Amino acid sequence: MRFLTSGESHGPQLTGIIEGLPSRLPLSVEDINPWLRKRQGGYGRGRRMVIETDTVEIVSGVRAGRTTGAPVTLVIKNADYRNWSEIMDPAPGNEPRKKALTAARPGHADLAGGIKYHHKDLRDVLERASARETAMRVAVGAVAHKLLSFFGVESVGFVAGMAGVWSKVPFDWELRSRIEESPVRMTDPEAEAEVIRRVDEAKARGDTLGGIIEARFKGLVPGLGSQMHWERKLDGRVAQVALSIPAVKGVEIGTGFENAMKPGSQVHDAIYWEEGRGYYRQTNRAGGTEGGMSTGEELVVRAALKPIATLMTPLPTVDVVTHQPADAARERSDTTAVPAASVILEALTGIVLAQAYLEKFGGDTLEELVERVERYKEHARTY
Ligand SMILES: Cc1cc2nc3c(=O)[nH]c(=O)nc-3n(C[C@H](O)[C@H](O)[C@H](O)COP(=O)(O)O)c2cc1C
Ligand SMILES: C=C(O[C@@H]1CC(C(=O)O)=C[C@@H](OP(=O)(O)O)[C@H]1O)C(=O)O
Repeated sequence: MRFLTSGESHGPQLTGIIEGLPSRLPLSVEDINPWLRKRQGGYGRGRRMVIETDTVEIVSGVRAGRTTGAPVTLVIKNADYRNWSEIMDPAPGNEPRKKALTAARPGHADLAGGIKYHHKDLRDVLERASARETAMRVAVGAVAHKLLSFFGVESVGFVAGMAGVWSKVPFDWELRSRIEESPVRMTDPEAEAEVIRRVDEAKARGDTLGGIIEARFKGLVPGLGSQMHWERKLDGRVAQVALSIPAVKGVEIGTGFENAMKPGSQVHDAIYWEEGRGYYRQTNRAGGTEGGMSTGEELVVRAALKPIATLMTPLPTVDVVTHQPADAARERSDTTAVPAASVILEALTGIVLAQAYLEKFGGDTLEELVERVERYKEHARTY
């Protein structure tokens, strides 16, 4: 399964084309829209999320609620386009356009992208660097998650800590509805209240905030990915999609960083076997992968987001047209997007896992796939 996304942040629409899905997968917009709603939520977002009510259209590859095996095309319209149609118009002329951006923002893609693609209106860089693109990737992720649900895989995405405040309530699958209801997707109500206070404070100062997000998956078969080929290693692929989320600068599988400072005897997860259950661990410090493959234990991925780059109290920069010192550009912006990023991490990790299932089990139809997965689960139990 592969996919491509296109679309500018303030252009008419985002488009995604997914190729390689099996036929007969039940799929409707109702499988995707709740993910888009979740991604739009979260305390600390800017006014853009009030303008948009992201909903998807399925324009190919699905008939009567099931995939046909043809490429699936998804479309999300940008409601904000009505305010930008002149600025974003592909027709020549009208230069320099309104809202041209020349004071490169430290921490955003502006300067490197401007040099690389030789744009002096840095809007031509930011329109694609913008995390708006993740709306379509989350839609693709929702489709991947629909497929995973047929293999018995469940998942969650939440915020472990943000704005300098750690959640003190350890994650439990029972807390999933609490996370969904929390405006900051945290398990801990006290931490949540403190985070909200700090976000308000940061916004008033013209500052921004980051945090640590986590995604977990249970019900995975062991052996997804491969130790044989570096590019198929599951942990490597998960890390790649995590780092592809704008503003993510660190990734951890399990308690990866903590493990690095301890002796092996206190890190590796002892192996047990039980009739009917098969192999299992009592601890999961490895976070669900060994040798680039799933172990069958929970996959636990953490990622660190830097604070949002656009500051309303701007840092010094240089104007790329005049080369004079300037205050960095101030665009309408989020104070923080950490809760949204946790939804994105969950969605995108789902894409990697769906790809790994499809690679391992193949098949043109959903039924073929499910049958092969079930047979393999039996093999893993009795091996
Ligand atoms: C959901 C989400 C929303 C974001 N919103 C903003 C924003 O409003 N303003 C901004 O400057 N950066 C925002 N970012 C981060 C930038 O897109 C990102 O920092 C930029 O593209 C540069 O890429 P890098 O941080 O990965 O180096 C957001 C990121 C995410 C995940
Ligand atoms: C549009 C989204 O996020 C945007 C990501 C973003 C950035 O620089 O990454 C900047 C802001 O764009 P705007 O200036 O249009 O408000 C965010 O709103 C979204 O998440 O759908």
